[in-house]
Amino acid sequence: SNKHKNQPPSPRKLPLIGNLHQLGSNPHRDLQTLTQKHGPLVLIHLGSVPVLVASSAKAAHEIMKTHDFVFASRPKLNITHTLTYGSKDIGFSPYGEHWRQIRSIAVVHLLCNKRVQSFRHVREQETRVMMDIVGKSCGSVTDLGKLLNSLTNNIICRVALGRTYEGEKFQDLLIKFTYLLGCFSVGNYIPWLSWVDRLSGLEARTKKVAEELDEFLEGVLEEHINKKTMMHGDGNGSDKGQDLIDILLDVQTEHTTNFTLQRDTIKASIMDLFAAGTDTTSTVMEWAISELIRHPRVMKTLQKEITDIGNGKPMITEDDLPKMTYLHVVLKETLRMHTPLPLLIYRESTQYVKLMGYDIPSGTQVIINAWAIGRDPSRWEEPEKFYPERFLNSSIDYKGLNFEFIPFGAGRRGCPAIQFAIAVDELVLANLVYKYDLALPNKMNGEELDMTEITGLTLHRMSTLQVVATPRFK
Ligand code: HEM
Repeated sequence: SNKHKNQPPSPRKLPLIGNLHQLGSNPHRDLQTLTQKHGPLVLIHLGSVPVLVASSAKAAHEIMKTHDFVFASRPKLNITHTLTYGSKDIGFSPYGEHWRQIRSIAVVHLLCNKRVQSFRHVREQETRVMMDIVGKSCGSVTDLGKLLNSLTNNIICRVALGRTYEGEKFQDLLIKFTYLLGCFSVGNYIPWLSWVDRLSGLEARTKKVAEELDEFLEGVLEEHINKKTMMHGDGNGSDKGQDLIDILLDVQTEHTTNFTLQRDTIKASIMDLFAAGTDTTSTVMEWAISELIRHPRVMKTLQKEITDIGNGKPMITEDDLPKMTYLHVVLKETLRMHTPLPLLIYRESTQYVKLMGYDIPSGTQVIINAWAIGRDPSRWEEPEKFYPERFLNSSIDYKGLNFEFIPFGAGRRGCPAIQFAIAVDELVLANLVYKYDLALPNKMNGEELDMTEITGLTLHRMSTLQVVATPRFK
């Protein structure tokens, strides 16, 4: 029946594997190459599964705005399904009542402006701790990439679970969890080859990590329930000092809607914050510092702005950030060039739709190549150049209204935590460049910095960024 349909152009595919052989370790780049040949809407086949790839602002607008409702679901993928209690979380759950309810709880109770503000002290304390570590290592080589990742992790741990778990088994589990989320499961795309996932041990490893994480989260939940009973008796305490688990437990007992927040949903949603929030937030800072080191002019302009506003204070605080126009555009330019989730999170259509003249059947998986859209030469002048000034005097923002710049996605499934992420990224970047001059080890020049990227769960540097810091003030 497909013969009578107007399908988007497709590159030639091989039997059984479809176009899988055309995707390497950086699929956003390979898909960009296909787009350059076939156009902004391409239908590829990952094994036996047809996948629509959108790579222009117009195509993204059609999918995430005009037909947002049709494309608001997520495909069921084996690894994420196992790790999220059968897709009971926010990010990977299919479109429907369950997703609507938990997303609304997250937006209203966990990630709203007021809540993000209430965790300001956590961000400032953890930033101070990291600045001290950098300070102590001045003159010698520091693994800044690793420090930024553990800083973000600590912030999310404290905000979500109430404390950090450095050096404990949970950290090791998180590393495995994040790694698995970035793994490719053959069974998703070539179902009759599912045995490969079993034989390679991927299936067993995923189940083991899911079980161990569950055991850990059960312990954390019990601790919170006991604390709540001891402190308030009736379970209705004040808002002060609450972490996100406390808040979810309150929502569970309040019964303000018909929706019952089950234990598995609480655990899945908490793990979502780690999955969606840690590597994304830290990789942006690592790329930003890499670009600043490669572009001394930009670094100098940024340091001048921050130094003028900091005016000799020991630390930049969140009150200073709104005034830092140049910092904002440096972050935007980093998100454009180093989009942390270059292909966003896969979507799936829930009904037939006509898209830019093509027939798209229900159940089609959709990839939006936000990375390629951010480098589209028809939208951006010299797109391969790191040039933050392009955003000065421009209204283009990442909030999901400008489809040529969608690092956080857009529409119903767009990232609900933009404010959370930006609050961390701005504060840490501002303090790092305010307090330290950052150089590469062995007196290497900025241009010599290896910028090779690798895609796992996020698009990150192949080798973590190593720097030598020097204090700017005595
Ligand atoms: C710079 C940091 C971040 C970037 C670039 C980012 C980007 C994204 C993107 C591209 C999506 C998918 C959007 C779509 O399908 O249209 C997403 C979804 C999501 N993000 Fe973020 N994110 C970041 C930080 C965070 C943080 C810190 C959290 C939580 C603490 C978070 C929580 C979520 C959740 C729960 C979803 C799923 C939304 C849904 O499916 O309804 N993100 N994010």
